[in-house]
Amino acid sequence: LSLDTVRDFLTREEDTIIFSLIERTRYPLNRPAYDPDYLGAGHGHGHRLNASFAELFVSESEAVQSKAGRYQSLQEIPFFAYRVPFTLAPPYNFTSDLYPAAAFVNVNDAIWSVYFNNLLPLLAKNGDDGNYAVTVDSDLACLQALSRRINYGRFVAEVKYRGDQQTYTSLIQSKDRDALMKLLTSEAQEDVVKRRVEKKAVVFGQSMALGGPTETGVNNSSQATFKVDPSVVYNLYDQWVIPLTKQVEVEYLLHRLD
Ligand SMILES: O=C(O)C(=O)C[C@]1(C(=O)O)C=C[C@@H](O)C=C1
Repeated sequence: LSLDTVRDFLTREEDTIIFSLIERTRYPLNRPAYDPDYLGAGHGHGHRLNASFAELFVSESEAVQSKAGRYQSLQEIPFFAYRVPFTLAPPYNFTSDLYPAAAFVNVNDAIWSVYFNNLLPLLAKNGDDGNYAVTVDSDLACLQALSRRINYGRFVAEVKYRGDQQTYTSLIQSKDRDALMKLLTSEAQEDVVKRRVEKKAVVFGQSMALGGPTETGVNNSSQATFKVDPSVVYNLYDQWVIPLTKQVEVEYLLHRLD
């Protein structure tokens, strides 16, 4: 584990996030899928009363994946906590680079709220075509990609801690959040990440025409329309993805000596 390898992981995860956002834009907003009243009171056996279709779909999907061992890997953290044991396959002996007492740190509740309240309205056009299952399935793909990226801050923090153990240890002991935040921040790196994801949204989300203006058929004109607005992706990283990743890093570090 090194700063280069964890940054490579974050870079690859950008592709997954952007492709999942592009997939979600295929469907209209489909508001009833998120409205707790749509299913009627008391629906959802074993779930919280008045859950939305999206909540039920995600928690049922995660239960299946939990059974299949998805959450045996520390890179994956479910949005709902279950008692569904891993039973579908023999266990794999995962090694972990995380400090066990800090590995639990995650901001999935914040990711859930940002995704549905802030991001989805920018992504999906108003409308209702009734395709709630595929719509919410594509929400789940977005949520999982965002969660993996943001909660990977634990691995980034571990690398940074090991790289400068003395300085981090004294800041952790004095519980100095602000100083930890400052120490782990690289504004130059954040700028690279934001400009790169915006560019990926341009490249991945444009229509391809054979015989277009360039040999690859990529449409470079300023008239080009994109499946997901590149500025939305830039702002997603600027306002939520990077700040939440840093929040994970700080929380992880605060538990690094437990
Ligand atoms: O690459 C790092 O050093 C990270 O900590 C990750 C990250 C990010 O979220 O992309 C977060 C904080 C830094 O300021 C720069 C980038």
